[in-house]
Amino acid sequence: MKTAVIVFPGSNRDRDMFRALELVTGSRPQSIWHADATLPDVDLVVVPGGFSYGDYLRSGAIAARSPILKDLVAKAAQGVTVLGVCNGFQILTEAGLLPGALMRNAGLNFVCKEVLLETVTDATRFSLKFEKGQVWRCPVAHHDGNYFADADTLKALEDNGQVVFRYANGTNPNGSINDIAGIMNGAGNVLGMMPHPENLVEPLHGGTDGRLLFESLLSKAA
Ligand SMILES: NC(=O)CC[C@H](N)C(=O)O
Repeated sequence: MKTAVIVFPGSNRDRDMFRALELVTGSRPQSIWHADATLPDVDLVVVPGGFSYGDYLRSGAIAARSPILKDLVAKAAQGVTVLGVCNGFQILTEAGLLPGALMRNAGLNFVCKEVLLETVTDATRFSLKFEKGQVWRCPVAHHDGNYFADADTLKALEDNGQVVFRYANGTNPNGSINDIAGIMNGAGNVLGMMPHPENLVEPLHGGTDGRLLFESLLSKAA
């Protein structure tokens, strides 16, 4: 599986993502600078976590106007798989690739801890290696992770099976509506999530729960 990771000024989880992708796919991802005009021909494009542009204006708002986003929107429309994690999720919502918004955490604090996620559906390319309803550990680290969407958008997301990951067992760290931790677009090729699966992929991390997400994408691409 060929992969690429977009790097913005202020990205800081790009290297974690390179490591996770290389570990699971066996080949090195391409690093794409945000000012580039075009993405390479790959199976998966990842928008990683971090503090692009220092989170000025709104988290992800300035990065969503980067030159590379034009081609990301075009590639997403062609069906290329796109994964946005944390700041990446914020960038994808700001770019209009995913509905809703990530507001300031309900507790107004930065949260850095481990939560439990429920895989709501295994009928997606991002989750097919999980069992439906599987509860797994995943770290979070953000201050703007409070997912919100208006009532109609929320109903559509829930009815269409676009809510892929939910905070489980009362571990919602940020006040997200309906405990939403990760959603995908209607076509099913773009997913954004606040938790960091790339930070739980090898025993030295203290667990490997996050691998299933990358293994899902690998088996889909095979
Ligand atoms: N780890 C991250 O990607 C942080 C995301 C974002 N800058 C926030 O704090 O909300």
